[in-house]
Amino acid sequence: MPSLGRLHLITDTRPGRDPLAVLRAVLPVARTQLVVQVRVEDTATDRQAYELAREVLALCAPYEVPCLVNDRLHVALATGAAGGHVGADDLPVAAARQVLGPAAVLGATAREPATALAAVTAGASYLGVGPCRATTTKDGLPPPIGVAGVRAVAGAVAVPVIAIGGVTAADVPPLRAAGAYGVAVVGALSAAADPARAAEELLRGLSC
Ligand SMILES: Cc1ncc(COP(=O)(O)OP(=O)(O)O)c(N)n1
Ligand SMILES: Cc1nc(C(=O)O)sc1CCOP(=O)(O)O
Ligand SMILES: [Mg+2]
Repeated sequence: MPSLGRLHLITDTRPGRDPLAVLRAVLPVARTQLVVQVRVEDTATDRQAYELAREVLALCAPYEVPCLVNDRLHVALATGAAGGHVGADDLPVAAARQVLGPAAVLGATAREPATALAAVTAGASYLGVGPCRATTTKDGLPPPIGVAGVRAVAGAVAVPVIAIGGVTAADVPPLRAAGAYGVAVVGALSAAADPARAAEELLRGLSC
């Protein structure tokens, strides 16, 4: 697997958000440090997910930025995305690996060391670990695990740990010090007045 970018931009498809405008602003700034995860609301149709993924892939291609698809691995395959991301309510990691094949990037959500180790054994190539902080972006999450929770997982596995959940630029240095390889964000970029500048601030902490 080629080296993974440290800044994961997750698309924000909530009403009033413009994921493609945010992506257009961030791509020239983050370039090879970026990974884009296409994540749509559960109520979105497969056709909507497919069309968004195609648009994201077209924007990412000139920058050679990989695009992953959350949950819907058939959309990842159909669009030629680099891989996917699964969590506890999605296909099991081993089944996801079978679907995507050995070369794909496969992320798995893990909130503590035991599930992290199981996900890696089952074929995950990176882990999304959180929630670091409280976030309004996703409902139904468990309480935040904080920097200490990220440290516990990062100490248990050899694959990249991508910290997620309420992450801001100020959180990046302590998360990196705790062993996180990178961060995944929705709001820190999507809700920013200037997403390019917000990306620069996140990247500053990630490059240390
Ligand atoms: C990088 C990253 N980490 C965690 C998640 C969450 O995945 P999941 O638990 O399956 O929840 P949904 O995103 O599907 O609502 C993620 N998407 N990306
Ligand atoms: C989609 C998602 N999964 C999480 C988890 O902890 O599994 S937190 C999260 C939302 C991340 O958005 P924001 O950066 O706006 O907090
Ligand atoms: Mg999921």
